[in-house]
Amino acid sequence: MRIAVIGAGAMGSIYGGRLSLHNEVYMVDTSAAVVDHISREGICLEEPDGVHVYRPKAVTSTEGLEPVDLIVLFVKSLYSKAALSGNPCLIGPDTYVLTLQNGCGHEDILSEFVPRERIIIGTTQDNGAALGPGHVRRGGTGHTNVGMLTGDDKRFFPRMAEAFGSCGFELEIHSDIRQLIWNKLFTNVSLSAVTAILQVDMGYITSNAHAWNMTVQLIHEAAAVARAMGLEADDEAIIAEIKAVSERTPRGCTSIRADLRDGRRSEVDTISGSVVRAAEKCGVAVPTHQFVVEMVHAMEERERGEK
Ligand SMILES: NC(=O)C1=CN([C@@H]2O[C@H](COP(=O)(O)OP(=O)(O)OC[C@H]3O[C@@H](n4cnc5c(N)ncnc54)[C@H](OP(=O)(O)O)[C@@H]3O)[C@@H](O)[C@H]2O)C=CC1
Ligand SMILES: CC(C)(CO)C(=O)C(=O)O
Repeated sequence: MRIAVIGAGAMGSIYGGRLSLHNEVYMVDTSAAVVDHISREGICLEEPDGVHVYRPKAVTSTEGLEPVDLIVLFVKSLYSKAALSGNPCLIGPDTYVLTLQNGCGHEDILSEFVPRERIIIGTTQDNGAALGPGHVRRGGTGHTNVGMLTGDDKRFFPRMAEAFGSCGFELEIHSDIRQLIWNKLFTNVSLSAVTAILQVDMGYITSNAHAWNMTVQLIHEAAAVARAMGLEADDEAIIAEIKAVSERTPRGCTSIRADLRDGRRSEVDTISGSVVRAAEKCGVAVPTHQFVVEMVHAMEERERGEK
């Protein structure tokens, strides 16, 4: 498959690097330093089974390239629109766009660029942290869960499952995308939010009683919203799953924590903000999530020296 991964950061490097084993992959990033490094030295992934170097192509500009079969969008959601509008050559009449970005509502932006039947929404259980240009620590591995907004009439998923499977990514295909997205959202609006505010590794969440109490409170509120939306949400099962995520990857650095640490704007509006917006529609109280959104924005602005 011809694949373009837009965003050669932590997750883009994991997927783009490994997918280049058996596919033609272009890494696309606005940072010339990152692209030059990948072109010269490849992508170095510190994976659970050792350190590996992968050699996809890397470009800052896609002008003159032929359309690809699949675009994997791995920029932060704040930059999705810029990333797609900056690379029109990649999109042809048969191009699919996949988002595995955290949070909800990405299809609103994607549908400005491709029809709904070529949008693939999903979540990943993988996680990573960028250690330097083209150098990433792959914290944990897991399934890549995907679904379409419409039916897969053109049978793209079997091709994609082969392209991903041959490179070690187990693809799970889901029919209920809303449930799929919320299943991952529970982790990001609780564990990720608390690691961001406290600036701690994922393991701290279960090792400190106060951090854990905050995480559990966030889970209860988000689960109540999900049920009000007609989704399945069993508080105790979600709590057990998030406890396991924290314990499985104690040194893991969440992406929202890394954003705040490095003085970048975070994805809090598409993560915790989407719980707040859904809660308003359903009439459920989510004071702790409202607090998280305000707190994270206050931290972003403090780090960026903004008033
Ligand atoms: N990290 C993780 O463990 C996980 C992250 N995710 C999701 O994956 C997505 C990516 O996260 P992550 O890999 O951590 O992010 P990173 O910040 O590590 O990587 C994003 C990359 O995109 C680049 N970029 C920004 N704007 C553009 C643009 N217009 N065109 C091309 N490249 C651009 C950034 O460059 P620059 O830095 O110069 O802005 C950066 O290199 C997020 O939506 C996140 O929620 C999902 C699961 C786990
Ligand atoms: C919680 C985690 C690490 C799980 O993959 C994640 O999605 C993130 O921090 O962005």
